Amino acid sequence: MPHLLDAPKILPTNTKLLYAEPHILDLSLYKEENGRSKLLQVIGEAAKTGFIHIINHGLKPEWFQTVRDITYTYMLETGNEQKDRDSSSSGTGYFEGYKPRSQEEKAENSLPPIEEYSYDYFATGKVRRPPLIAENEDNIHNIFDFYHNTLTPILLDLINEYCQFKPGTLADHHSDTSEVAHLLFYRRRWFDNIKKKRGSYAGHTDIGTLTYLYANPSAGLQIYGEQGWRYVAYIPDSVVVNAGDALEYLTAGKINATLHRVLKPPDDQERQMRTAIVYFIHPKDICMRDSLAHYNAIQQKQTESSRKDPGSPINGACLNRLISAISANNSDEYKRIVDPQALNAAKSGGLISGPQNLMVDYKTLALLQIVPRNG
Ligand SMILES: O=C(O)CCC(=O)C(=O)O
Ligand SMILES: [Fe+2]
Repeated sequence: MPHLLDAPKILPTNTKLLYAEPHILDLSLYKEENGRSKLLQVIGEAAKTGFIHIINHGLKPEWFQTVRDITYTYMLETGNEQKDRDSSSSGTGYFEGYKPRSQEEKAENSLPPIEEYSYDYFATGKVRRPPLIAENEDNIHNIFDFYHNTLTPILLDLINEYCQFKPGTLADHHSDTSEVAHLLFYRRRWFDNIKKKRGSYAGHTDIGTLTYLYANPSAGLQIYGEQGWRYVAYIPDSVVVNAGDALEYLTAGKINATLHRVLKPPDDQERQMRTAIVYFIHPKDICMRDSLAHYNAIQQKQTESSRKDPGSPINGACLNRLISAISANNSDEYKRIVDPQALNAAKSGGLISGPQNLMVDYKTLALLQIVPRNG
């Protein structure tokens, strides 16, 4: 076994932060009599923001520590040229490899502030992985096999029932999935380069069905809800689940995609390097394509109507995109234009008035101020 560095443990912050109310799904209830109705209730309470914390899942904290160690060791001990050779290349049919450096980074031999290794669940045995990762496949699969075999089927089953779909509907859409983990490494003081490409995770929704994140003591992840942006509570050893666009699409908005972003950690954690193990589930290809086409069409329509008529009505899906557009530059500008009541109305299917005097270009995710002409 190659030598693994110990990724330093990060102590929870002492800084007072505003947290989103967690919706806690206790997985030990799944097999219990009467447990199911409690779980369905939690799914319902979490439907507006699409995010839940899972506890009593049975995954061992050491397994995550090992994957953090693998990420940490790979990122710190692999030379830049080797990373280029390990880069994900198209044509293999798998989403596997180190996320390539930009031409500019190659020219100046620098690294992006946030580095990423993509681990494609289905590529195991099909592609050549860097030795450190290949030799730790069993360790990595302790977690990912559970996600694939147990967690996803349970969550799809519960959401299916919550939506009152014919039994097995969501499972059918996932008979053939694509599942990719991102092993993320936020280099020390990554936030100094927030304007750089891959210098931040500004507000966004993930494109797939469900995303799994392991509880991160490094405070920074925020979700958008009725009260605006709020930190995700740190519940040690929980798995944090985000809903993605494809789930919002498949459930016709009964479950909203989670708008989320990562901010600079508070002062008592800012010297730490942050790792994150993020696991994405996508539905089968045809369904993924439909979902992407659906949201592209929404964006296009909204771009046009916003051009013609700034302030024209928008619905919940557009609102999500609007908020991500505005937060993409990490400003809190949205506060001026989206009030909680409007957010609620839009999320429950109603139309609300778009921002007055502001035009949104959804294609470039830009927010343009219409300056009134004199005279
Ligand atoms: O680093 C994190 O905690 C979240 C990253 C994220 O949102 C993503 O990879 O899509
Ligand atoms: Fe994300």
